[in-house]
Amino acid sequence: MLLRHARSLLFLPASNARAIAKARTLPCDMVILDLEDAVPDDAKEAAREAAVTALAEGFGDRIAAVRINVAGTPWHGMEMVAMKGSAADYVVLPKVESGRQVRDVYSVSQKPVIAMIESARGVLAAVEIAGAEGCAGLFMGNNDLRRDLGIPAGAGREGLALAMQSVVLAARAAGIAVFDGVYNRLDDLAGLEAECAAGHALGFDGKTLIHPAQVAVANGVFGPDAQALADARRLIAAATGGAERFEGRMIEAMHVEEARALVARAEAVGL
Ligand SMILES: CC(C)(COP(=O)(O)OP(=O)(O)OC[C@H]1O[C@@H](n2cnc3c(N)ncnc32)[C@H](O)[C@@H]1OP(=O)(O)O)[C@@H](O)C(=O)NCCC(=O)NCCSC(=O)C[C@H](O)C(=O)O
Ligand SMILES: [Mg+2]
Repeated sequence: MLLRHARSLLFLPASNARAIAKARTLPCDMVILDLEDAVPDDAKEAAREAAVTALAEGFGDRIAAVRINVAGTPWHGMEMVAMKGSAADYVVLPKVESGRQVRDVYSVSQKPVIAMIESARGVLAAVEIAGAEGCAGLFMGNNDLRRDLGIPAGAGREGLALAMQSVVLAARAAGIAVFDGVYNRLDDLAGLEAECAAGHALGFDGKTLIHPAQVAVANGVFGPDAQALADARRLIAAATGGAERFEGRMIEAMHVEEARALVARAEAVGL
């Protein structure tokens, strides 16, 4: 599956064997084995080894990635080296604030990098980061970003809107994928659905997640729904070229391309 087609991107601590086993049973499009904030310092090395083993054992047709620790931590170097020889499809790099950080990880790990934008500096450098050699996608890191911006815990996402739109713009200008941040309230699936819909409307390709119960919600919102898919197929079949009337609205070549992209996404996710 192309990264851009992923709807549900599930984080789990690489130190949690039960979560690794569970992830292999879930309909998520991507798994991200975390070595950073979800893993305590005294478990980092064992988690790195567990991640490499889990990657070798595979995650079926799900995309598999590892979030490593940042440069300057005791684990960063070893993790980059471990990724080079691993079966990871991507390395996720947290707290990125420059294109150089992406290039450094790409040159050692030899894996395409997904950069997390989690600070004011990261947002302001998003264009440079997205355009860096080896950068395959961007994730919002909204927990850290909220704190860095001084937005109180529990506030809505209004204060993050400009940052999120800037990150989507940077990703699109570079032609790479971009994914919304995690939703912390584990038992509030209605709230998650509303946040997925808001992220979809901003242009995000999918949502990063933290719990199995969240997967179906993200798949539902970011997977094309049956009506949109049927509409796209009718549009493709009806189009003859140039501007024309289709079911009461004007369509042109770009609408046909958009409909084809939607059908390709649906096929990629097995709809
Ligand atoms: C948040 C959790 C710690 C909650 O754990 P818990 O209450 O134990 O979960 P459940 O009892 O409801 O679990 C039910 C079963 O599901 C499995 N499980 C739980 N979470 C996951 C998961 N993420 N992936 C796969 N499987 C999972 C449990 O093992 C149970 O199964 P079983 O054992 O067979 O009964 C926990 O959900 C969790 O650790 N989530 C992920 C946390 C994480 O990875 N955090 C890092 C990413 S967040 C981020 O990136 C923030 C960003 O940096 C920012 O700044 O915004
Ligand atoms: Mg973070």
